[in-house]
Amino acid sequence: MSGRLAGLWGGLALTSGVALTATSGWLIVRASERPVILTLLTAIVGVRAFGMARPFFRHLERLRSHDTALGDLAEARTSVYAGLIPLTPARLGRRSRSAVLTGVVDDLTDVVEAHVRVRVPLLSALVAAAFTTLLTGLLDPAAALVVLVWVGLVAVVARAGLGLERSAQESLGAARAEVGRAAELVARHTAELRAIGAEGDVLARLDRAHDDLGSALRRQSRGRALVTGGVLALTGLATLAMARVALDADVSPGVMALLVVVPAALADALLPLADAVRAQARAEQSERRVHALLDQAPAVAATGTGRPVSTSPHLRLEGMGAGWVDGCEDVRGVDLDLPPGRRVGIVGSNGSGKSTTLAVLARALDPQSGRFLVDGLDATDLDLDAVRDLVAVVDDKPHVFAADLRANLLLARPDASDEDLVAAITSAGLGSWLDDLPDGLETRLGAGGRGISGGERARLALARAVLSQRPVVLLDEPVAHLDHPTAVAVMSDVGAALAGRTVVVVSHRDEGLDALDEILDLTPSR
Ligand SMILES: Nc1ncnc2c1ncn2[C@@H]1O[C@H](COP(=O)(O)OP(=O)(O)OP(=O)(O)O)[C@@H](O)[C@H]1O
Repeated sequence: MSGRLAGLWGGLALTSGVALTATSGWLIVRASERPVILTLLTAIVGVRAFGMARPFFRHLERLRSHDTALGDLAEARTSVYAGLIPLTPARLGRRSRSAVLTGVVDDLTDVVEAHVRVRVPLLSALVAAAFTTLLTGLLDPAAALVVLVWVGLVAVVARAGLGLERSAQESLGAARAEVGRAAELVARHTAELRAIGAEGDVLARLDRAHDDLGSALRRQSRGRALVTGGVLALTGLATLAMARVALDADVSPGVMALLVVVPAALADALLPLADAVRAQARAEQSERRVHALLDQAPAVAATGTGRPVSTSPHLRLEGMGAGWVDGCEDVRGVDLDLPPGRRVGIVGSNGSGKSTTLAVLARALDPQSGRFLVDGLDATDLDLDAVRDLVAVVDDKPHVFAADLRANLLLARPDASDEDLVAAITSAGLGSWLDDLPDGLETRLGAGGRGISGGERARLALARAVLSQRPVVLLDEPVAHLDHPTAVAVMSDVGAALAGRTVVVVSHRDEGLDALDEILDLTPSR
């Protein structure tokens, strides 16, 4: 139903426009013959009525289009977000989640806008063309034939324009991405590129990317030019053909004028097809991208039963091997015993699989070999959400939302009281920071709010983990971006704040590791 009613209102608006032009043409020619004024009255009323009907129906079309677009957008976003949850994070690649979400939101907007930008003008044009064929057919069947042939040829031209726009869209996305990559490389790493003498190569790559983008844009413009130019040229030919038909027909000069202006009037309904063609091509491309993302199989099985999971679980990895791509293990043979309250550090060279191991413990990834056991049961036999609810994850770049401090903490436990929040902040080592905040828990953080240092950010994430009350806390490089004294202080706060919980810390740094019960080194043996 979406867009159909809007299309009908749009069609009636365009039909009123065609009728307005046609009756005006008739009226002008007839008036030039100076007839008795009464004979013109009906046409005068018609002109006024059609003149008023056109904006009225256009207004209804706009109201309906906006309702449809907003409703469809809300529905599409809800269902796509629901589809993304089982794919997060393992199937989103290495792009940041905000980049993935921004891309998905843009693509969905294109897809949903097509409901209004394609269907409404198309339906409106069809309604107006049907009316025009009927009107001219009543006056002269040959005139109706002219309209039919003309509209048919416009459809052929629009189809050809769509082909050009489609092929341009395919290369446009790739060309824009390449320009972005090359430009970022030049902008961010100028000094390094100069140092290794690769500046010229990268600038040449940027030039090539610009050339590719230029040629894709030119192809896209050809599509639009073909449709717009084609509609105008065909309208000119239709006007000539209509003039021929009108001269041959046995009709009054007023009707002749009416027939001749009909193509120009209906062209108003056909010209928006150029925009519709572009919107359609873009929506198809966006839809393909959304499907490519959503059609992936989740990286974790959600087949487990609702068997209860204890609140102080004993986790265990036995010969665990896992990877981000099916059939390809990034880490293998990991044995790790985590009885309640145990604290383990995971170290190892870059790419040795430390974060991959954390992903398995967080049930963001299932082992491809070996087992992940929770209280002696295979984790895949347990309810997915129940196992995930045991674990709090703190990554190396905790996000600070543009909201007040309270909201930034409540996302870890929405029903926490202010006393709980203050206790969590204090145990994470931010007590005196909180005392100095001008508006306490109401202080705005993030973009547009109070700045926050790397150490404060790491502690804020720790406060969230404390607040979550989850029995297992996984910290991925919690002090990666901090100086030595701050790293030592944060790690000692981690120890105090998470007392009694199972803690796994991935780190490249030595600070705080000596206080842990065990260190697991994943560096592959040569
Ligand atoms: N989200 C992801 N999607 C796809 N591949 C990933 C993802 N995360 C890690 N990998 C790949 O898995 C392999 C192991 O990476 P992982 O991040 O687990 O190692 P690491 O020991 O934590 O490395 P580092 O010390 O550099 O953080 C690498 O080849 C990496 O490219």
